[in-house]
Amino acid sequence: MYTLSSPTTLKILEAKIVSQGHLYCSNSVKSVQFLPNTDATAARSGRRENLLIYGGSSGGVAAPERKPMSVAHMASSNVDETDDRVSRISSTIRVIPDFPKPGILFQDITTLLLDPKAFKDTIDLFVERYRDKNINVVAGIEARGFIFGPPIALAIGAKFVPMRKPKKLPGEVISEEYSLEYGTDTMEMHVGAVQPGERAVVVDDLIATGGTLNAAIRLLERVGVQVVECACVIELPELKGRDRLGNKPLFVLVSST
Ligand SMILES: O=P(O)(O)OC[C@H]1O[C@H](OP(=O)(O)OP(=O)(O)O)[C@H](O)[C@@H]1O
Ligand SMILES: Nc1ncnc2[nH]cnc12
Repeated sequence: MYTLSSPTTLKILEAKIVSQGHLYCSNSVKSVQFLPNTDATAARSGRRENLLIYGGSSGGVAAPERKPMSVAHMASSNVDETDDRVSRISSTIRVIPDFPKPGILFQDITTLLLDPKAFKDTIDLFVERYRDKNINVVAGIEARGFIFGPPIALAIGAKFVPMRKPKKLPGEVISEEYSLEYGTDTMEMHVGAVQPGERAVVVDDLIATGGTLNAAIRLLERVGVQVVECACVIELPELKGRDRLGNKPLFVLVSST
């Protein structure tokens, strides 16, 4: 269903500034042809600087020179764009400039969680996709994958396996290091949590550079698990995280361009 290479029709949301520096997307959604950023959209977004992303807990900043992102552009992808649930989910995601560092445009899913319908719709969309796929394992990535992963696992009858930051899991672990723009981080999983031959979906809130999901895939595959797909609420497609997933499919609900 995902057609990133031809993002023709995108859902454009009106964004409004509700307090200095904080931007909420409203529920007003228009289906329009995608246009590159214009002065008008830039002005509406209130943004001045290029979008940067931050590189996880080690605090690195991944920032190729990029055209500005308009916060008014939240594109649905992967899922049926006519599904009203997607536009509602998209509209609840708050975008905060300059967090946690100057230049970073933070996609904040905590505002999605404040809307029970949007939160439920998010879980339902993943459950609808995975319930008949014989999935044994939902692997959730710390920290925000711990919000979305467990309800999906319960609904499809799979076990939930936490993929954690270093020195958090009490039992014996296996680890995978992964690179950030500046520095590295490590992901850990309990030995014995999964068995060879099991089928897994890896869940996180967002894919940026793809380094985090790549590490999760490596961890699971090392112990013989088949990673069927990765699933995220949000993709930042300009960062080409998909390219780091090899041939693994990625299912996303909202693409932020
Ligand atoms: O695709 P990538 O470039 O690897 O980035 C995506 C990761 O970054 C964020 O987590 P973060 O590392 O900030 O940890 P947190 O959820 O604990 O804040 C996000 O929740 C993803 O896990
Ligand atoms: N821009 C961003 N917003 C939220 N989480 C992120 N993780 C990496 N980049 C991010």
